[in-house]
Amino acid sequence: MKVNVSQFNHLEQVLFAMLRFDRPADAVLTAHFRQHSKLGGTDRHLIAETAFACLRHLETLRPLCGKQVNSRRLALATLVRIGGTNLRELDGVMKETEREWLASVKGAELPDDLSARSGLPGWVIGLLGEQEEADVIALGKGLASYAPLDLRVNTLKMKRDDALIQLQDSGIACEPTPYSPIGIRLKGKPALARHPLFVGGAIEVQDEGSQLLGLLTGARRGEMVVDFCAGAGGKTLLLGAQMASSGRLYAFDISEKRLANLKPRLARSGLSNVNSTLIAHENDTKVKRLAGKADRVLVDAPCSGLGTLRRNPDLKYRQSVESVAELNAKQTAILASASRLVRAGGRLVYATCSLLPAENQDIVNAFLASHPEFELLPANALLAEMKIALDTGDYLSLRPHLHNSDGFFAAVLQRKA
Ligand SMILES: C[S@@+](CC[C@H](N)C(=O)[O-])C[C@H]1O[C@@H](n2cnc3c(N)ncnc32)[C@H](O)[C@@H]1O
Repeated sequence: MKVNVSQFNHLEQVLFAMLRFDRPADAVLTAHFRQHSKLGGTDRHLIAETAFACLRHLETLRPLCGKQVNSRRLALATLVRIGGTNLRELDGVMKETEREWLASVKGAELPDDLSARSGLPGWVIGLLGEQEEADVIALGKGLASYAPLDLRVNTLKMKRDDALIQLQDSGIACEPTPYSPIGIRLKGKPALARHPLFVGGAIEVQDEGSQLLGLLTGARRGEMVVDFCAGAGGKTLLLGAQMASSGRLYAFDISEKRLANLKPRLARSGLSNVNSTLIAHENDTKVKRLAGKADRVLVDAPCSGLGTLRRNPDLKYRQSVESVAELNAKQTAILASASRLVRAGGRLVYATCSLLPAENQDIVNAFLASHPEFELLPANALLAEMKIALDTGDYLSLRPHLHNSDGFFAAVLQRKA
């Protein structure tokens, strides 16, 4: 597609700001579009798609820029190498002095370097632990791909088959998700905000992997369930529907803003069993009051989010070895505190959207070593009980290139009776 000078200038400015990595990339984009409100839909699409493609493939693109790695060169290299733009379409944008370099970019060999080949920076590869190079490359490619748009059907309001028919009748191409029995995968990215099923609370946007984490909690009618890190309530809503809006469901979080975002979603969902509670920290007295009372506790822990690189490619540069170590301390403390709520025989699910053993298995292993009153329930057996044909072993471990979901981890623990 032909790129004009104005589009390119905006793209360069956006990339320049994104590559500072001091704010989330989508916040940079939103602020830029707000400032330049006259930009049309085609311009916005080109700028957003190219800037995000650059962040996805930055490890591959950087070595192609030679000694001048800057937002201009990266924008040009992204357009040509990733976007398939040819040099004629860049007339007026490209300088004569750039022609020879840019002509070489399309077919240039990548350096024999795992970062360039996988698209993952060295610190991430280091923390992934012992892995075959081919596996790191396959994982990196999966994380640089585009995420489909998944929906969860609110079973309180509708059956999945009926939602599928209604969506298809309204011209939205979709199919059931392969693993989650309550998920729908859309073929494109249609706007849903005004769709009657969305407005009426029969569907919510939720990645299939995220649905599986919630389902592992096994919440049932009439139980007392705690969503310890509820945020804006993606999983709270699923748990509430699994409980058929009965019993009691506590949604805890330390972020008032996130809990506020749960409110309109709750109103749409029709749930009446949710008690959304702001806590100061994981040892808040509001938490302690429920000690030993919960049938199920979900800890969807704050994490690096590296499993969501398909949607947030900048996270691999906004997180670091140091930030992961800080998160590890939080994850350990939250899991220990949340575990106190679980009654004898009750279930505790620890989950993250991280791919790093340090945030996943290591946290769970350390917890089990210091909490002999808990035991691990194999996730594969629990999924089989739910007739979900997915076996990743004792832990649920999802990867974009294998399961076409974001990267997720979950461990199911049970307090011994
Ligand atoms: C991965 S997000 C949760 C996403 C949410 N469960 C969902 O499905 O939409 C992690 C959440 O943990 C919260 N959090 C961080 N520290 C916490 C703490 N000490 N106690 C409870 N929640 C905490 C964050 O505010 C954030 O909303």
